[in-house]
Amino acid sequence: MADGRTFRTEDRRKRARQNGVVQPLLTDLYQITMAYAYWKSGKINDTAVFDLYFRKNPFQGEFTIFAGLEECLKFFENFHYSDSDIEYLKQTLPQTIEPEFFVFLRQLTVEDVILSAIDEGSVAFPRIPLMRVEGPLIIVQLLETTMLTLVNYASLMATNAARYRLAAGKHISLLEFGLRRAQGPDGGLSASKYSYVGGFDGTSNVLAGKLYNIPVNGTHAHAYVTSFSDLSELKTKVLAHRSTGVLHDMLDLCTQWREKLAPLLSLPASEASDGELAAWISFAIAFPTGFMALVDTYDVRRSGLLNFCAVAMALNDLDYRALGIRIDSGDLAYLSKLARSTFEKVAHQYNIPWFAKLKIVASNDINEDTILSLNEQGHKIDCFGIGTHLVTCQRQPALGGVYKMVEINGTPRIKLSQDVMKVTMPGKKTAYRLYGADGHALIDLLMRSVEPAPQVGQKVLCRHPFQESKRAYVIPTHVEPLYKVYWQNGKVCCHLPGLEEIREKVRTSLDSLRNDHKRNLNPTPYKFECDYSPGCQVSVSDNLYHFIHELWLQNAPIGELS
Ligand SMILES: Nc1ncnc2c1ncn2[C@@H]1O[C@H](COP(=O)(O)OP(=O)(O)OP(=O)(O)O)[C@@H](O)[C@H]1O
Ligand SMILES: O=P(O)(O)OC[C@H]1O[C@H](OP(=O)(O)OP(=O)(O)O)[C@H](O)[C@@H]1O
Ligand SMILES: O=C(O)c1cccnc1
Ligand SMILES: [Mg+2]
Repeated sequence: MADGRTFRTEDRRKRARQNGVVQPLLTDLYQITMAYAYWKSGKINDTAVFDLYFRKNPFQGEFTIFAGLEECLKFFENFHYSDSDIEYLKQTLPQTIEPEFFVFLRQLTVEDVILSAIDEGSVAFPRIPLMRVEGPLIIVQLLETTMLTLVNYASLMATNAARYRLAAGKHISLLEFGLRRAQGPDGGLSASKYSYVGGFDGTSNVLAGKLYNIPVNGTHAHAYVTSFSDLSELKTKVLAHRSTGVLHDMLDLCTQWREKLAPLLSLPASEASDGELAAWISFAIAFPTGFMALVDTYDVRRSGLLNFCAVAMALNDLDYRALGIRIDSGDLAYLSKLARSTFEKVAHQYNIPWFAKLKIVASNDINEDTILSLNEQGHKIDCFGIGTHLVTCQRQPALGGVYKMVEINGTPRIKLSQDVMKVTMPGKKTAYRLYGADGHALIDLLMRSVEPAPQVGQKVLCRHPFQESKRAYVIPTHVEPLYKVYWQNGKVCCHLPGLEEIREKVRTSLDSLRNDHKRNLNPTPYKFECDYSPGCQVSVSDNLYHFIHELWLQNAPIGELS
């Protein structure tokens, strides 16, 4: 915004390199400890299937956006233990570890792993795996923590951003300003990337702009205004007319305009700050095509708006159009309306219609609820700049994605728990999104991989996984297979969308959901109309239902009463 356009790096197609901290040692020690014990106990040729899924949607919502797939694939592409990794592990693990294990680790690759996933940017729901990872047990176990760290925050952040987008509506600009408040440098970069994926229009984070080819944007800080105390401090006062090139004295023009505008706005020119005016004259000379002013350093009404209009009118005399203002404190609804009516007054008085449409950016601890409240009050804001609450995901700081074994050597495994939410869905599965008569997504159905896909127009029995009486028939108008194989034979084997495509996927995927699933307060759970117990909204096929229950009975010991 500083010079009136959005900046982009030249090569839009270039795929960003992965952050250097993502490497096989970015894991929990227990993965490597288990790898040794698997190796030692002769499980080197065992194969396993793991599901990566979450159990509950974040932010008290009823949807999640899946993100982080591309980063997982980059991790796969580069996966290897370096000599120094091996050296470190030799020093760190117990001395009893046999040296051949380190030889084994050194040559370990993900060549034999198959990764199936839903599309990045797609809406996702509890218990439907986001990814299925199959391959040699030792390697697929070693992938757990890194994959979870790549998916959990990415999906949480993309979901948070998508929620802000839903709250703000399609026509408001959203800028991510969170780097200074993010969970460290890497958190800040991920926040910028995934807020763009979730529907933000840009970031103030310059490195994120460079690395991910995201539009970068911004205004200026209060420090720029407070660095000037008086008009006498101005060292550069002249600006060339945009079309004639003739030099004009901006200081003269701006002070004249301030005197002229004060009565129109019913304000005494003497109350407006000279330091603020000096700051903006200098900023306008530096950025004549991108003049944007932070108007709340002293007093939005009595100083900021008057000084801004004076500089904007002086620029207009020289054939430049100012961009607008940012408000960073006070009542944002009231102040935005005041600013808009001020611009309209000037536009009308001097017959310059564009002046009425100057951009109003608002910032200051904004969150989803603030936006919804501002919507209710009516506001005239064109753009929200959002930092702290967006990047820290203040309303829910973590997505509880987990990675669970569901099959070993072709045999399904089930993890039992008193809490049905924690019982795993055994075996290799697939899932389909079934669409209803109104064209919206109706239900995600989890099935065994060996089952035939549901067919359009044919009745499918969808069941609650644990309660026999809860079931319903669905006649889908469209059946969408949710998984694609993204990694096989040691390489990415499916079209990998760029960031823009993923962002578009978020939009279309959310559009396919009914509005009641997306509302902020008490959204309707995404499931068919029978009251599932909370947290157990997954639907399974009849075949998978019986499969789960047989395994459950096989694995649950029969208690003895005494
Ligand atoms: N009209 C409004 N409706 C709802 N919330 C608002 C409205 N205007 C501002 N807010 C929010 O209210 C909070 C006001 O913050 P705070 O109490 O710190 O006041 P402030 O204006 O920032 O004060 P200061 O001048 O000290 O910076 C912010 O979180 C802001 O986003
Ligand atoms: O409010 P956020 O959503 O985190 O957005 C980023 C904030 O960062 C900047 O100021 P900073 O907070 O550093 O200082 P200030 O608000 O005290 O002026 C900016 O003016 C915003 O207020
Ligand atoms: O460009 C801005 O206005 C900006 C950037 C970061 C934080 N706050 C504001
Ligand atoms: Mg602040």
